[in-house]
Amino acid sequence: MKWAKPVIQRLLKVLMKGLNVEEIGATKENLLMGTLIVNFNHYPICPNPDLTAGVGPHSDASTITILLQDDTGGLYVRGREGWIHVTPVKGALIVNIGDVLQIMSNDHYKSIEHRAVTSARKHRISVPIFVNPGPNAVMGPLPEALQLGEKPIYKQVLYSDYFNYFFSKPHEGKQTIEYAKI
Ligand SMILES: O=C(O)CCC(=O)C(=O)O
Ligand SMILES: [Fe+2]
Repeated sequence: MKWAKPVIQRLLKVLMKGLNVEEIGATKENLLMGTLIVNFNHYPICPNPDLTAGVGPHSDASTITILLQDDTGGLYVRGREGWIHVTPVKGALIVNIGDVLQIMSNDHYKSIEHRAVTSARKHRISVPIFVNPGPNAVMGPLPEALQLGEKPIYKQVLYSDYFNYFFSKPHEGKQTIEYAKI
């Protein structure tokens, strides 16, 4: 995680600048990236990928997710006109916006719906780092994101409540974010 932290800090700095947040102090840093979780996903070779779930459509319950994938392919993101395959690029990382950033930005940033399928040809490994709020963090639209008198779309929610709700049911697209709406 030593290499990842400065990369995450730089990405969040740029994303926060887009919301008129010039400085990420200790409180905001805990809110944006207080918990870093690394997962290791293995998708075994599957004789009939069409009959296999893989990872169903969802957006992540993170601020951002940084994902390393191997050269097998199988990750799709939801585009305006359907699913778009994220073709593996050697050495490249995928950066996904998660629900937390959508909530904190009051919809100025949108979390990306995605899914992953298995392959009949090769097994696949992906390693996401979920950049999540810290324990006990309460998230809601940032005051800076509401500067022009915009109405908040989301309420203040204890992140652990959101997280527990997220994992209490199977993935079903971007439904989870409704939980935080006013
Ligand atoms: O395997 C992938 O590329 C995506 C996995 C994923 O969406 C997740 O773990 O949340
Ligand atoms: Fe995901």
